[in-house]
Amino acid sequence: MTTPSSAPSPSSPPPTLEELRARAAAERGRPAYGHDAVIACDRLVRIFSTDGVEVQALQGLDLTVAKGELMALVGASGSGKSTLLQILAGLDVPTAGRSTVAGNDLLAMDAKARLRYRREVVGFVWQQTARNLLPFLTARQNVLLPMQLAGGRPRRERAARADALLELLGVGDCRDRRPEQMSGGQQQRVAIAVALANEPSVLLADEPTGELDSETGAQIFEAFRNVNTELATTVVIVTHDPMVAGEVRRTVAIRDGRAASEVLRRLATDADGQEALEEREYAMLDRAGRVQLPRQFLEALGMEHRVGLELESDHIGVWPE
Ligand SMILES: Nc1ncnc2c1ncn2[C@@H]1O[C@H](COP(=O)(O)OP(=O)(O)OP(=O)(O)O)[C@@H](O)[C@H]1O
Repeated sequence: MTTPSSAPSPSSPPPTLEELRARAAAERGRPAYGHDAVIACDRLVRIFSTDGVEVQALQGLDLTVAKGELMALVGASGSGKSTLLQILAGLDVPTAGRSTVAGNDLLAMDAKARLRYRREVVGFVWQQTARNLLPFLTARQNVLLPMQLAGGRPRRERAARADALLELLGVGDCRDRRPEQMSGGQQQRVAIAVALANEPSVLLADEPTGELDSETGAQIFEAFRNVNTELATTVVIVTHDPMVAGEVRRTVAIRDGRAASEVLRRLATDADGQEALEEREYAMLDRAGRVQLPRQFLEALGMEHRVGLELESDHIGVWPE
């Protein structure tokens, strides 16, 4: 096996005081992690304790989402997707770590700030169509309600906004219908309009197409995309649906309570001038320099416990012991 050239040699001298000072100064001048992101999660931990048994749903998750992104979170059942979304929605509080959404510190909000956050900073769409809307109100009244609760907008402006949102979501014709008088797809569109009522910085959706057939699901996804383009709202969708995941520019896979890998897609032009969607999978590199290698890669080369590393001019080699 080759000796890793990147590892510090045991005989290298300890840094001088001057070097340590220079390092500290460089650290101080560096902007905070995720400073330019609308969502920043930094080593987020959520531990549930039930009947003396602890479950670590999030195990030091790092994630940043830029303003105006439309992205999907995917992962096996129990990987921590919903836990993360509940925290971002202000419905649950992390055990440790840091998380900010549109400048709001999710670990430091008091009850009043949390209520304002849930009403005005984030919009949320649940999987269960029935959970998103009040059954005794019409579509229009459902969209008006969050604006009435938040206060601030004059009545006429609220009404105009409700109608404009229902039109944007393609359900203007349903405005005087109650949920039971609408299809599942129409209800989810109205739910998106409700979630957008107070112009949230971030729209979160947990399996929003889970109860719909694939065609209706595709239409709902189109609605999210439309909202993202027309209103520049940042959208984060948790989904099992591979079709939905394939339609966004960025898909982050959560594994064992951490962001493990990410797929980025972009339009690229080939040598013949043809545009095609280029897709590439990346492993996540956390702030401490840790990378989670795909299980199948490790199994293929029988890697366990230790690997050798080698720094090349344009890549790092990882070698079995
Ligand atoms: N309120 C809770 N009390 C105890 N354990 C919980 C609670 N909520 C979630 N968990 C546990 O935390 C882990 C992550 O759950 P979570 O619902 O976030 O996963 P998920 O990726 O959204 O799964 P699914 O795709 O099935 O919804 C699971 O082991 C789950 O059992």
